[in-house]
Amino acid sequence: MVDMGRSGALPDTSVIVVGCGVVGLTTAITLQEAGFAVRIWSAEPPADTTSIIAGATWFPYKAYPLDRVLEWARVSKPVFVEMAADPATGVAVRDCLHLYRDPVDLVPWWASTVPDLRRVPEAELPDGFRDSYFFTQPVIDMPIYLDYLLDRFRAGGGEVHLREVTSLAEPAEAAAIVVNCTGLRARELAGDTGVVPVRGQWVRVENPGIDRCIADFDHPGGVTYVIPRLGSLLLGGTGDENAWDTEPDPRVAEEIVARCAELDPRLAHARVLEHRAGLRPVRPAGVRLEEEALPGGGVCVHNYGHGGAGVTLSWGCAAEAARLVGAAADRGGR
Ligand SMILES: Cc1cc2nc3c(=O)[nH]c(=O)nc-3n(C[C@H](O)[C@H](O)[C@H](O)COP(=O)(O)OP(=O)(O)OC[C@H]3O[C@@H](n4cnc5c(N)ncnc54)[C@H](O)[C@@H]3O)c2cc1C
Repeated sequence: MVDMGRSGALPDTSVIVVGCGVVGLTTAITLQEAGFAVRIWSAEPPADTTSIIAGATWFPYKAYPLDRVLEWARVSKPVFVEMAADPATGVAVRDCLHLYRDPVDLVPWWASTVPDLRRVPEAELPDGFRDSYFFTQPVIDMPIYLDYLLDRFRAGGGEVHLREVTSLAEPAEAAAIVVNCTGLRARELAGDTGVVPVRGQWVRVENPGIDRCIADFDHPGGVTYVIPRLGSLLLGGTGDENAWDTEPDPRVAEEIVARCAELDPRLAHARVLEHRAGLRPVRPAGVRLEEEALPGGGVCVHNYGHGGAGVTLSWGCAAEAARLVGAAADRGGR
């Protein structure tokens, strides 16, 4: 369990978390394990969220502001490393090689969260690459992981209600505190057009025997990555700003496979299992993690806008959201 830093008696305050993606489920579990009475209201089950499309490697990507992102990522990482001891969680710790076509910073901005970071000498890199970062990272197989989170929440007595929320005032009628984990759809629910889509597409293929993550950050066609899931391999990707289409594009899929085959020629003919595209909820002004007094008198803690790092930041942000909920509960909720 993540330390929320609260003191005093456990509260029995009722909380409704809106959203059942990785952020909502992780926040609900953190609150539940701190003693709150938590329900989830969500328009969709976990299997239909953006979260199930995440790669998902532990890595801070397209999330802001960088200093807080580092802290949230730092809190989350050991939670995932510990989960990797149990394959039922869908988490594994894997080697990861980031490749660059030009020299990069000796110490990247995220280096403090990756103590085993090292460089591979240029002579040992594939042709065309001049620099690299090599480290280990948790890799999360999202369909398995979201099931694990849902089971953990339900085993703790939590209930998930599938229902669309049209105003934060609705859950505020039914619970003392509301937590808004609606990702990109916070645009409508919180009236926040500052959270924008960055579309990502991948192709899932049979794994010809690759057990590490490889990413070419400088490919002219876009960031190109290979991520092992537990029984297959994801090939990506794209990062289309302000693109809303969640239908995979067959032409883009072909390009992705061709780019990944430059990293490992076996991928050119790997059997395709699935195509997916999803929208990263990017908020350039920063993840919204703050309390807001609702017009009708309720309290809402917002936790959305995690960009390309919602999994990576999930436990750190949940702990911070829980501290905000705890502070509101200590004041009497509303
Ligand atoms: C291709 C791709 C690759 C990615 N790779 C990675 C990666 O490697 N590592 C990483 O950390 N992240 C990655 N991400 C980013 C990650 O997927 C997101 O940051 C994360 O899923 C956001 O989670 P969330 O719970 O906030 O949102 P979502 O998963 O979108 O969940 C939102 C929830 O809110 C509910 N909801 C919304 N509106 C309402 C409403 N009005 N009423 C009721 N319920 C509502 C929805 O039904 C849903 O349950 C990737 C994303 C994509 C698309």
